[in-house]
Amino acid sequence: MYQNEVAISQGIRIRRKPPSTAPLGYSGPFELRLHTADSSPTNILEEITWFKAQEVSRMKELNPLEALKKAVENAPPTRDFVGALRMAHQRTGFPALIAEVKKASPSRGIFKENFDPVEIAQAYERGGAACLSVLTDQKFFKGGFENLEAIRSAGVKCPLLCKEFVVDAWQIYYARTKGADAVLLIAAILTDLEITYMLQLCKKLGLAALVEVHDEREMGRVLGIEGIELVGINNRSLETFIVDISNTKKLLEGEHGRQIREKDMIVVGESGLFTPDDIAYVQAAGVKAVLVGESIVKQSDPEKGIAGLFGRDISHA
Ligand SMILES: O=P(O)(O)OC[C@@H](O)[C@@H](O)c1c[nH]c2ccccc12
Repeated sequence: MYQNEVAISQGIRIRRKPPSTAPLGYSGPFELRLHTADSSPTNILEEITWFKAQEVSRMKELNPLEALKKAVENAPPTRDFVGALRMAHQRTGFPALIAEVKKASPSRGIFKENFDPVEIAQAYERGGAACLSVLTDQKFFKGGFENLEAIRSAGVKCPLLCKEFVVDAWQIYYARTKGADAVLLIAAILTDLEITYMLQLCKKLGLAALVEVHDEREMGRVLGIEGIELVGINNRSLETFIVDISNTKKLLEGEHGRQIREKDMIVVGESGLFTPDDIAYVQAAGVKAVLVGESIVKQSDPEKGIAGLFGRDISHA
């Protein structure tokens, strides 16, 4: 079955970028060729995904996979992303914090003009973050792989999640060479087979994988895939940007919540978390970690922003 047909059968609404021309040797109806040639994305996530496919094919020319595989052989060992979350959760009794180094987003614009990723990362670490999430997408989030590299080489000890829209296994190798300890796999984009394969690749490269869901169907799919340790529930729809933290509660009730507890998986509550009540709410829903960007990155002192978010000092000291 073609990629999109498999995706549709799994309820994935995001189409992968159609070939810019009809498949080689294709001789079907002309209007079908026209449709594939100039169909445009129907929402922001599809736009990002299509752009990413083109961006990755350009990056591959400059960084061939064979060269990346060689670079991975000499890369420093990864840090234990999942272990850091478990330790922080046990240490503080709060959900472990994955603090996000994010300059901007398509839905909220620029969070911080004078944005120094290393300074922000160091403030997060002082404030008690267990891990960091670093946006590496430049076009839509004003991030970059240079931020990931700079934070790692500045000596920040927190394990780093490369926050990227992965559509190709090449990106996982690339993230590993740029200092990532974990990568994000988005169920709204990737089929079950892709997630399964990319999970195996992450394990091979010593990377953790945060598999992100937004709705019941994606949660059901992900719970059927062997080897997933970390599930992120995004309270924000990446198709509409509507944020509702009750999404975390909804997806952890009933059979899905039971399966997650049985498998001792770590659930990360993502997006739209601003106050101690929000943290308490998702903690009561069953998350053991939270992924937070806007409410702390926009603070003049992100370290204090973390204490404000939790209503107390959760620093390591
Ligand atoms: O800034 P917020 O509302 O605290 O959200 C952080 C993080 O959850 C969000 O940036 C995010 C979660 N999943 C993503 C996937 C792609 C881009 C961004 C994201």
